[in-house]
Amino acid sequence: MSRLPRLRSSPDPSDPPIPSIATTLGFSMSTSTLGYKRKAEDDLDAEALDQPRKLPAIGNGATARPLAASRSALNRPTTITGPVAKQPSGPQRLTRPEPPKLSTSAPRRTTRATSAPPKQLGLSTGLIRPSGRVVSASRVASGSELQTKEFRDLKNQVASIESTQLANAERLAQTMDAERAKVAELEANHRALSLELANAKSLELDKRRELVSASDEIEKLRMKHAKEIMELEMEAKSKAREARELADELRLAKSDLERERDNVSNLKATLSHQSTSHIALNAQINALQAQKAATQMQLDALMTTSSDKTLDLETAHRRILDLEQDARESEMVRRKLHNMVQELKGNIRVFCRVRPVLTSDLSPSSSFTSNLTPDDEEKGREADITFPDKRDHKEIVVSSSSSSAMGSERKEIYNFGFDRVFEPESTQVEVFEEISFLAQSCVDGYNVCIFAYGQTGSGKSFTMEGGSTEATTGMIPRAVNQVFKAADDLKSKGWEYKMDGQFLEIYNETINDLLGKGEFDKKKHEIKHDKSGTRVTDVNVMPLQSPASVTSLLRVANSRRTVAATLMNERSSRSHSVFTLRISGTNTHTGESCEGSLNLVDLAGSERLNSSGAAGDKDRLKETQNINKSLSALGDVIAALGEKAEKGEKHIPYRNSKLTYLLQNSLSGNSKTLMILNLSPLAAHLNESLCSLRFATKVNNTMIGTAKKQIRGSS
Ligand SMILES: Nc1ncnc2c1ncn2[C@@H]1O[C@H](COP(=O)(O)OP(=O)(O)OP(=O)(O)O)[C@@H](O)[C@H]1O
Repeated sequence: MSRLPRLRSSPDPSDPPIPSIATTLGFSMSTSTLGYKRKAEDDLDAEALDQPRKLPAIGNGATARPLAASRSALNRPTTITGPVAKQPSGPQRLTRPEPPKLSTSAPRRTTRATSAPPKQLGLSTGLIRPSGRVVSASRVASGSELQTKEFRDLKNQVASIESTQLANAERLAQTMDAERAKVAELEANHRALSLELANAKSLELDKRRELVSASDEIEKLRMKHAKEIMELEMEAKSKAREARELADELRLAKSDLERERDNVSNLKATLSHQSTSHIALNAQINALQAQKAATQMQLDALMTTSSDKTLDLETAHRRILDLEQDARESEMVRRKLHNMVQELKGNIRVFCRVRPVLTSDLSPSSSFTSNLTPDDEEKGREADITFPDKRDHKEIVVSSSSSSAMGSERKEIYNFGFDRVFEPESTQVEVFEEISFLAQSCVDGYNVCIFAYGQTGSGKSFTMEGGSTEATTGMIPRAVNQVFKAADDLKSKGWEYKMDGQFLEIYNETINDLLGKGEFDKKKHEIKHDKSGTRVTDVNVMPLQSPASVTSLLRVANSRRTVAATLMNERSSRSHSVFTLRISGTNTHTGESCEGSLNLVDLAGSERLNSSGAAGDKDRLKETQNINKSLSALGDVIAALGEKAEKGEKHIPYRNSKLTYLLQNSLSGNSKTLMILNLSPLAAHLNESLCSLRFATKVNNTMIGTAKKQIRGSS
C-alpha cells in the first residue's frame, strides 16, 4: 500500500535511469501493479465488473522488463543488500560508476566475461589472495615484472570493462528510456485504469445504491406482495365462508322449497277436500234453511204461546207476592204462637240433670278401680236417686237414710218435680232438643237466659260447654249453631242478622273480661242499662260471622277463667261465667227490626262452706261467701219476679249482686229463663244435692205461678 502514492505521483523525466532504480521500479511497478491488479481482480471478482482487457497487458509488461534490468544490475561489482531506497541516486553514478569494492563475497559476483582469477588482483595491490592469506611485500618485489604485466593486463581488463561498462551504460540508458516510456505508458494506463476504476467505483456505488434501492423496492414489493397474499387469503377464506353460507342457505332454501311443495300438495288435497265439504255444506245449508222455515213457523206458534205464558207468569208473580205477604203474616203469627207456647211452657223453667258416676268419683287420685280402698268405695257410693216418671220425665225422687238416736234407721224420701228431668244416661243432644226453641226465641227478638246451677263437680261446665267430641258438644255451641241456622232460614223472608259476642266472668263480685288481651283483665267494669239494652264498660265485643268464630271465642275465654282447687273438684270453677250473644235483625221487605240476646251462664259451685273445705281458708271463704251471696240474690230475684207476676207491683232486688244486675234485662219482662239444675249422683254429695233441689224448686214454683197468670192473661 505504501508504494501506491509513488505510482500516483508523476515521474520526473530528468531522473537518470539507473539500473537499480529501474530494477526496483520495475519490481515495484510489477508488485504494485500486481497488487493493484489483484485488488482490481478481487474487486472485479467480488463485484463482477467486466473489464479484463487492459490488466493482463500491464501485468505482462511489468514482469518482462524489470527482469532484464535486474540481470544488468547483477553484473555490477556492487553488493546489493538492501532495498532500492538505500541505493544512491543521480546521473553521475550511471555515467561514472565507481569500481566495485572487493569483499570476500566478490568472487561469487564475478561476471563470466572476466577470465583472470581474483587472486592476481589481490597480489598486485597487496590485498587478499584467493586463499585468503595476506602475502608479505618482500615476496612481491621479486616478481615485479610479472606484476607489471599483470597490472597492464589488469588495466586492459579494466579498460575493457569500462568500455563494456560504457556500452552497458548506453544500453542501459536506452533500456531506461524504453522503460521510462513504458512506465509513462504504464502510468497513463494506470491513470486510465484509475479513472476507469473510479468510474467503476462510482458506477459500483451507483449500482450499489441502485441495488439498495432495488432491494428496498424488492422488500417493499415483497411486503406488499405478502400483504396482498394475506389479503387475498383472507378474501379467499371469506369467499369460502360465504360459499359455505350460500351452500347452507341453498340447502335450507331447498328444504323450504321441498316443504312448500309438500304444503302445496297438502293444500291441494285440502282444497279438494274443502270443495267436497263445501258441496256437502251447501246441501246442509239448504236442509237447514228448510228447517229454519219450519222452526220459524214453530216460533210463531211459540210466540203466541209465550204471550199467553207471560200473562200466566204475571198472574203467578202476583200470586207469589200474595204468598210472600201471607208468609210474612204467617211468620208473625208463628212468632206470636211460638212465644205463646214458650210462655205457656213458662218463661222461667227449670230442668234437672243428674250426671253419671265417673271413674274419678271412686278415687280422685287414681282412675284404677281395682285398687279401691273401702274409703274410696264409700266416696264413690251412689245416692239413692230414682226417676219414677218414665213418660214425661218430670220427677226425681231422692231417698236419704239416717240413723235415729235410738239407733233405728230412718229413711226420708224427697220428691221433686221439674219441667224436665234428665237421667244420668241422657245425652247432650237430648238436653239440647228441649232448649233449642229458646234459640229460635232469641232470633225472634227475645232475651233468653240459660243458667247451669249446681254444686261443684255436678256437671255444669259439661252441660254448658261440653267436651271436645261431636256427641259431647255443650249447650253454648249448640245454641249458637241453632241461632245461626235460624237466622239463615229467615233470610228467605227478608231478615238479615248481625251478631256480637262477649264473655264475662264474675269473680268475688268483680267483672273480668274473658276476651281481654294481654295480662289478666285488671280494668274496672261497670254495668249500664239503657233503652238499647245492657252494656258493660270497657269489655271486648267480638263480631261473629259463623259458629266457628264462636268456638274460637270460647277457647280464648276458657283459657282465662279463674280456676281454683277445692276439695270438691280439682278443676272447680270459683266464678260465674256469662256468655252473651247479641242478635240484631232487620227485615228488608217489611222494615221490621228486632233485638234479642242469648245469655248462657255457668254458675259457680253452690256447695256449702263446710263441705267445700273453704272454712279454714280466708281467700276461699271469701270466694264461697260471694258465690253463695250471688246465688242467693239470684234466687231472691226469681222469687220476686214470681211474686210480681202473681201479685202485681213488686220490687225486684237486681242490684243485690253483680250477676242479677248484669242479667236484669234477661230475667225481667217477657224474657225466657231456663235453669238447668245439675246434680251429682254420689251419696257423699246428697246434702248438697238436696239444697240445690230445694233452690230449684223455689224457682220452679215461681215459674208455675207466673205461668198460671200468663195463661190466664193469654186466654
Ligand atoms: N252428663 C255427663 N256425662 C259424662 N260426664 C259428665 C257429665 N256431667 C259431668 N261430667 C264430668 O264430670 C266432671 C265434672 O263436671 P264439670 O266440670 O262440668 O262440673 P262443674 O259443675 O262444672 O264443676 P265446677 O263448678 O267445678 O266447674 C267432668 O269430668 C265432666 O266431664
